[in-house]
Amino acid sequence: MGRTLAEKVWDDHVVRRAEGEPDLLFIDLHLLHEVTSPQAFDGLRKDGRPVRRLDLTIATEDHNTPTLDIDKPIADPVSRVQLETLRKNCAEFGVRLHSLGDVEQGVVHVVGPQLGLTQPGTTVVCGDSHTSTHGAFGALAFGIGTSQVEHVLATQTLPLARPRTMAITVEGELPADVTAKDLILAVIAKIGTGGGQGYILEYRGPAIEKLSMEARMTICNMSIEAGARAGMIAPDDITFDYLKGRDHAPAGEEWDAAVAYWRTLRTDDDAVFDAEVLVDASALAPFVTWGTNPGQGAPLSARVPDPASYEDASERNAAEKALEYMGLTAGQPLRDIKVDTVFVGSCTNGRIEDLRSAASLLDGRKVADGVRMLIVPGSVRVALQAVSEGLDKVFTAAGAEWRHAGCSMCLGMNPDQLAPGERSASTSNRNFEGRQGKGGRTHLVSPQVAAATAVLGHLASPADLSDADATGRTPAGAR
Ligand SMILES: CC(C)[C@H](C(=O)O)[C@@H](O)C(=O)O
Ligand code: SF4
Repeated sequence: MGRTLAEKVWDDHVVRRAEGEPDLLFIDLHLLHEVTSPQAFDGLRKDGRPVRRLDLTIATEDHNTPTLDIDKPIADPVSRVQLETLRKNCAEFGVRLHSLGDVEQGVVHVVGPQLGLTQPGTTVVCGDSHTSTHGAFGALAFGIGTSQVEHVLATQTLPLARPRTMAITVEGELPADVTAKDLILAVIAKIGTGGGQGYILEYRGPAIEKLSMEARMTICNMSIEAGARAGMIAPDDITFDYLKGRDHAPAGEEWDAAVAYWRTLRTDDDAVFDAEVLVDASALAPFVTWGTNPGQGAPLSARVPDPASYEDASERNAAEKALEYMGLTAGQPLRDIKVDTVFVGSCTNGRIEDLRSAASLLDGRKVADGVRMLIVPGSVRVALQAVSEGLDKVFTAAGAEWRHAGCSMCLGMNPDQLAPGERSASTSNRNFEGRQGKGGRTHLVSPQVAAATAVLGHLASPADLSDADATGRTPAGAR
């Protein structure tokens, strides 16, 4: 019987298999950051073990790093200790680290791919749930816990139970203004935040094949928000073009051999998935979340749902609780929701294409009065590229703040936070209670919706912006 992409990569990494036990997998790339590595290094130190494969281990600073005044000492004591600990551990064990101020620093899931470290058919792990991002290259990429981080540091292997496989086949073509972010938000709304539990998702079909690598990363990144173990997309010429010439990509004859292998990494025609979901791309529209989990979303043209309309009692309760926390009323048009803050960034949407699309909408326009807009590149390389294209000028001319690379407002572990009761449109991946700061309210959106929302002051799509231009209406309070 044929095998799926996930099964092929899995089989190629089994070091030991025994009846009734998890498979022991070889790990090709181990990414580290400051939050989930300290106890793992402590464990090594206690047992007197070295890092087994320094050549396959790389660390970056992202969660606790500030995005302003990066040359000044870090004010928050918790963040400072966290970063100092990573620096000390990497120096002691000899791990390559890209610290704040380094040209390769950035969000771990942006850094790996841009260095060409993330490659098709590899196993990638990191003590971070959004490691699923790397699956966009046809890698088997898992988020792991701190004790597993220690296991990988010590052995370069990991015992794992083989997940089931789910195909998410996306037929048709995405309409204009509908992005990978809208697609994945719609998929999560459809299958639910537990819908992918126990599965590796494989996104496939004509709409996926057309997507750029950056869009594919946006999709795989959010697999975890559907509860999945990982998300994958079969590598193709778009993948190979993205990788060619990158720092750690194979070169010369090795490149040719690698591509020949990578081309075999496709689900066989006769392979059977444990579950299958079909999505029609052409029926999708810009999508936003109204609730406090990434599955509580709807097309922007819809209204805030009435909790009473849910048959399932737990969904009804969750919706009631979400509306209360979010300060929303059932039946209110989503477009009428006004925001205080707009955040463009994160490992979901902080890459150059995301910045370009936000900039193209902000060019010649102004961020609405009373709205704060933060543009945070996912990495220093993304920032440099944006500057070389003049995007930073477009952002600041529009009244947005151009910040230094990092996780920033994606989560409240650094100074970029929402105040209690503040509401954001955010290109990140989680809208949990307090995610962007205690009492903060988050609406997950695409970079395009983020830009249109910043200009109009309420949740809006690029089409709303053109309508506003055509009718000469300036948004209430716009400068
Ligand atoms: C801090 C880290 C462990 C966490 C994760 O695992 O994803 C963070 O990156 C997040 O996005 O919530
Ligand atoms: S950008 Fe957000 S989701 Fe990504 S690693 Fe940082 S905190 Fe996690």
